[in-house]
Amino acid sequence: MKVNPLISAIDVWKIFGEGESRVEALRGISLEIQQGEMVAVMGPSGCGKTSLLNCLSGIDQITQGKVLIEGKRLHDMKEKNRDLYRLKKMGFVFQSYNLIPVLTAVENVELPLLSQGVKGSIARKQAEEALIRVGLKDRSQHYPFELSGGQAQRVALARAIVNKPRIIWADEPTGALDRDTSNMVMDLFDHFHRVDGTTIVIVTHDPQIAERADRIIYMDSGRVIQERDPRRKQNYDVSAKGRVK
Ligand SMILES: Nc1ncnc2c1ncn2[C@@H]1O[C@H](COP(=O)(O)OP(=O)(O)OP(=O)(O)O)[C@@H](O)[C@H]1O
Repeated sequence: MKVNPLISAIDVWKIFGEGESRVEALRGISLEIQQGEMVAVMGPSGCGKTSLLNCLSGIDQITQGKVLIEGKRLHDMKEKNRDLYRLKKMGFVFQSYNLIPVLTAVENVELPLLSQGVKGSIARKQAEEALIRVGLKDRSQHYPFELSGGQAQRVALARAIVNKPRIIWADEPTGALDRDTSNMVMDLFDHFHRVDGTTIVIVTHDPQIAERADRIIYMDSGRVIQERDPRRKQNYDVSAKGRVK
């Protein structure tokens, strides 16, 4: 029996601006990501990696095409329902951590739960458990400015997993970290992928980070141009229409 992909993009276009300022950031992307896969997205600066992540995750509207997550058309949902769906099913990690400076680590981590209406005491307990999972129990009362870059990114990871998401979207999560700290953060992604079965999509410039994924998607000029399984050292063909075989 064919298993439906967790994430499907069908001829997705994202166009910013009009006239002289028109930019075709995504030009007919079609791809599928299966439940439990870890996928890296690579490509030159400006090729559309962040746009792809934002369009697949529903952060941004798309100009044309279809995105299905668990078979649901994400961009057809009412904005409030889409926000709630994201809060419940997705976690996000960004290069600049995006922690709220006036909140402690544990307060940052519990925020996605409080935003979806989880009771305060339960949210706090789950946030503390998430901080234990990233090895930061002793930093729960610290503010972001009191954390190293690696610690701040681990708090962001705790925030991304606190809702037990099906998908984690990560945009250059190691972009601001040194090699050792990057590897430590990637070990955590690996752990959530293997132990929890979480689907992970990582945008990265770093070939060493991408090599840790199950599949690398290469983009150029708003299109997917190639795919590779880093363990098999094998390339996949991409048809003229951009659909990955
Ligand atoms: N809000 C926006 N308004 C107008 N153009 C945009 C906007 N966001 C992105 N773009 C343009 O869309 C194209 C793709 O940008 P995107 O950020 O997706 O690329 P990227 O591959 O993630 O780049 P980088 O690796 O430098 O972060 C670029 O030409 C960019 O200038």
